[in-house]
Amino acid sequence: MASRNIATRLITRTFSSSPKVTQKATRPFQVAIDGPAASGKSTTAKMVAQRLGFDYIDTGAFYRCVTLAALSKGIDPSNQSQASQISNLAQSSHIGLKTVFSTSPSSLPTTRVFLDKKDVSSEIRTGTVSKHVSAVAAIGPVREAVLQKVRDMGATSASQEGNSGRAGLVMDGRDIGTVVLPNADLKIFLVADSRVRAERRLQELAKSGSKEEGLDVETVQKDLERRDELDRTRKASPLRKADDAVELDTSHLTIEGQVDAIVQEVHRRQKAASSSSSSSQ
Ligand SMILES: Nc1ncnc2c1ncn2[C@@H]1O[C@H](COP(=O)(O)OP(=O)(O)O)[C@@H](O)[C@H]1O
Ligand SMILES: Nc1ccn([C@@H]2O[C@H](COP(=O)(O)OP(=O)(O)O)[C@@H](O)[C@H]2O)c(=O)n1
Repeated sequence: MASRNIATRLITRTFSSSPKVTQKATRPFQVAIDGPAASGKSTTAKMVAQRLGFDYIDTGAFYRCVTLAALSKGIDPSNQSQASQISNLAQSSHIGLKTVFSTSPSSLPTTRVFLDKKDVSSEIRTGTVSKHVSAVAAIGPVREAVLQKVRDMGATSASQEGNSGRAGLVMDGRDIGTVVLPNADLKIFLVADSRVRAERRLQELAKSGSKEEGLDVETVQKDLERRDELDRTRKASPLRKADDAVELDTSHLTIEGQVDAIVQEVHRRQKAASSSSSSSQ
């Protein structure tokens, strides 16, 4: 098992806004994966990262941590007058991710999530957090605070002093291709039929031993659709497919199939970039 520990650190390295070709030559390959809830983003992103030896950042975990922090303090995220308290929490919370990759390419890597050094990996996946997370993620200053943390983590992972200078980075969320990594080398927009997504999420919850009452496929489907609607219609960086993203419908694909498709596309683009840079020398 290879372990890559990424913690949020204040590193001021930013990706420059100079032309794309220059950026590609000087920074690790970036893959942005966006899409609606339970479309397969994190599973696919982790496996792509494992296959390619890239780092992985789950940005949804940040919004889930802020939501958990607010709920633990008795703050009601649906009450708009509490938005500034939640924004303060987003700024002051320390969020860390630790992804453990397997040496077997078919095994699923695991990501542990830490909020103020406490392992909250299971707590952030409960129905209560899922119910409130989109309201929290719609608060502009919360997004600014999370964006800063995510960029710091991305810069740490890409820097020499950070995570061993990995060959690349895979990030998943809702605004990766549009806001977080607008110059990503490959942008994927994963979609799947909402019934299929609900069945998969329900199965996942059952496997994880979730004891939540009254969970059936209709309830889960409604919750996913409600969250997607909130994510698509909010003012601050709504969920949308970036103009240059490739859409991939996972409804009838296997996990291996969608991972293979993305890995092949990364290889194709890396090859194209290296032949264009050698022909320009
Ligand atoms: N092609 C697929 N076939 C079957 N199950 C899948 C497929 N893609 C993803 N899943 C499963 O669907 C569930 C939701 O996927 P996940 O990666 O958590 O989605 P997201 O990160 O978009 O919310 C997980 O249990 C995952 O293993
Ligand atoms: N980059 C991101 C990632 C997540 N989010 C928010 O965080 C919520 C939880 O994200 P997630 O990726 O953990 O959710 P699932 O798709 O796993 O259900 C989403 O419904 C969005 O409201 C966001 O706004 N921007």
